Amino acid sequence: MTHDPLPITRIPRAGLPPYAVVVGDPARAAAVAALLDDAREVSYHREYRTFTGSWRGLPVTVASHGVGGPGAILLFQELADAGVRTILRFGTAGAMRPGIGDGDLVIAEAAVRDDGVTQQILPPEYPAVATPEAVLALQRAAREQGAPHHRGVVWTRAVFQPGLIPLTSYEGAGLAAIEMELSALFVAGGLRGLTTGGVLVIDGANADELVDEEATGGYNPHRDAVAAGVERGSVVALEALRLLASEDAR
Ligand SMILES: O=P(O)(O)O[C@H]1O[C@H](CO)[C@@H](O)[C@H]1O
Ligand SMILES: O=c1cc[nH]c(=O)[nH]1
Repeated sequence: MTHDPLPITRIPRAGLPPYAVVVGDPARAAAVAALLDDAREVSYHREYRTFTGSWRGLPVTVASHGVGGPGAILLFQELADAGVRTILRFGTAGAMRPGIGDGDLVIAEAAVRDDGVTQQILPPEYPAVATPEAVLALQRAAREQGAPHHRGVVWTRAVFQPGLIPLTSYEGAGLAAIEMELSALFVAGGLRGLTTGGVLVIDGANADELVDEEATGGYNPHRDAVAAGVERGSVVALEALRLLASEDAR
C-alpha cells in the first residue's frame, strides 16, 4: 500500500480524526483550527488546507474546500477515503427568506442540487439530505450558544451571479438560504454512508440582488455582524461534532 498523500488534496491517507468541519475559505479553516488544542496543519495544497487538533477532548479534522461543488466534492471524497465518517460544512450564505438576518445561522435540512457536479454522478431525482442527527446536533449546539438560528432547505447553486440564461425561480418554495457546496456534500455523504450536515452564516441577501446594488447595498461578507456570526458558528459546528461523537460512543 502506498503511503503517498491522496492525489487531489494531498491529505494523508490515514490517521485523520473521523469527525470533520469543512469550510470554503482556507483562512477560515485556520481560524477554526485556532480554537482547537494542539492544532497542527497537516497539509495545504491548492485550496485544500487541512488541520487536526482537539475540541474539548475530541480529536477533529478541519479542512477547506474552496468555492464551488466540483472542487469541494473532491475534498469530501478524499476525506472519506482517509477514513473521515462525519462531515459538517460551516459556510456562508445569502438569505432567501424574510426574517433571516446578517450573522444568523441557517441549519440545512436538505439542499437543491444545482451544484454543477452531482448531476454527472447521479440522476437528479436522488435527494441531497442532511443526516437528521446532524441537524439536531447543530440545532442543539446553536441553542446552547445562544446563536440566532433557523432551519430549512438551502439552494446550492453553481453560478454565484446569474448571466443571460434565466434560472429556475424558487420563489414561493420557502428556501432559507443560497450557497454553493452543500448538496455536493449531502450527495457524497449519501453515496459513502457518511453523517453530514451544514450550518451557514448569513452574509447578506442572495447575491443575485447585485443586479440592484444601489437598493441592496451590495453583497458584502466583510462586516462585523458577519464576523460575529462566524465566531458563533465556529463553536456551533465544533460542538455539534462533539455531540455527534458522544452519541456514536453510546
Ligand atoms: O464561505 P464559504 O464556505 O466559501 O461559502 C460560500 O461562500 C462562497 C461564495 O462567496 C461559496 O463557497 C459559498 O458557498
Ligand atoms: O453562494 C453564496 C454565498 C453568499 N451569498 C450568496 O448569495 N451566494
